[in-house]
Amino acid sequence: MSARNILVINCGSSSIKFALVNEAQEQFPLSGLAERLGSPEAILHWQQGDERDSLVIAGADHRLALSHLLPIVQRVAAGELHGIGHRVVHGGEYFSGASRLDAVSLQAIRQVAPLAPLHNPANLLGIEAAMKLFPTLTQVAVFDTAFHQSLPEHAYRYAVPEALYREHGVRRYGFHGTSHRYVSQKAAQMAGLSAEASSWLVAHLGNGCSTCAVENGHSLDTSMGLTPLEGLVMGTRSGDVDPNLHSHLARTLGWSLEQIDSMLNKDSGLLGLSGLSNDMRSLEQAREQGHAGATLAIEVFCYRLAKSLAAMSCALRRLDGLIFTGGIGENSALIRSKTLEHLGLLGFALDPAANARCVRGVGGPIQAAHGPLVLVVPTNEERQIALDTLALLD
Ligand SMILES: Nc1ncnc2c1ncn2[C@@H]1O[C@H](COP(=O)(O)OP(=O)(O)O)[C@@H](O)[C@H]1O
Ligand SMILES: CC(=O)OP(=O)(O)O
Ligand SMILES: [Mg+2]
Repeated sequence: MSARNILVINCGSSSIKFALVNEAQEQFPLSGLAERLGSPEAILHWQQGDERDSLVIAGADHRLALSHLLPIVQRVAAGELHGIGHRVVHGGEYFSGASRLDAVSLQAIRQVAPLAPLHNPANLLGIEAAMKLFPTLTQVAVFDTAFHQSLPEHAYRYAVPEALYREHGVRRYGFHGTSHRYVSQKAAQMAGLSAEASSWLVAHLGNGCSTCAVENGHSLDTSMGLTPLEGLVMGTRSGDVDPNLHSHLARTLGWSLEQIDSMLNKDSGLLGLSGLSNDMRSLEQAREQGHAGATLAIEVFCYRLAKSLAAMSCALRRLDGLIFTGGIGENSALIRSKTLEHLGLLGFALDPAANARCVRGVGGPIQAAHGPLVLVVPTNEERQIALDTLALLD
């Protein structure tokens, strides 16, 4: 049998990423991104081999973007598509692994949508559009939450009245599980250990950011909670704040729940602190030029990240190493170095030359000779989703 192609669709809150993954090729034959959806700047970019193309889709929503993007996939992979894997952010307590999409699993995804209002409705649009265009193909959902279903109860329960958990599912779920799982397996390979007998701290630092404690292939704790807002400072998300902030803002400024929600999810994080940008590249440049907001945003980001990693270490009985991944984790020597400066008590130390070398897709060890292992591991959520989809096809 020739190598199979899987289409991977990741419908985010304001973007759609897609990739055609061939099981025998490291490079994706086709990949692309529709971004700034819902705005006049909406645009679709894609890359086939070395050729790049783009299409202005001003004002397009998810549905319209999919109607442009799926025919491109059809042209490239006509008749050679074996299945479709969808990233679904929230699977609640229903899914501890990937699942074939059918009436039952779709119902469960709809049911937990209120827990991820920015993500699950978009995921469902992608699924419905793909089912319409490719009705005969097997479609699979791969959940961000699934890997974290192994958390022990003392890590996933909030200290609130237990009826809120029993009757309304109020607990910590965790996200980015596909990435935490992928990079911890890769790290074990790189270190010559088996994934089933190794322990890792993971920092996934993209637009959304989270940490995770992985022992013997299982997630034991993670920084995100009921929703992807808990935990670290992110591009536009605040991460942890005092839960009384909500009532304080409502009482003193008369803000509505929608205003507070939107402020914490879209106007906070690196963007809110710096007053400049949610993009770490821009902040690093501005910091170089002495921008006070950018400097502070980077300090807070790294300190909070270090605190979270130290907290995650409570979940582990042994530590084989620390993993940096995601756009920031894979590219920013500055963030890695500033974060580890706060973790000296755990023994962490970097080799500056190795740290500077591991950027733009180059992974490897970056620790100083005397310190515990620190690895930069490029993540590949698309490949992991394709692998999970293939596993269900088999
Ligand atoms: N060379 C770089 N230096 C610092 N940050 C970078 C670099 N390249 C990308 N990033 C940052 O990575 C983040 C995006 O991460 P990414 O993993 O691509 O996001 P997503 O969660 O959307 O997949 C942005 O903050 C971006 O600025
Ligand atoms: C769950 C989550 O935060 O996803 P992303 O990083 O893609 O925003
Ligand atoms: Mg990414």
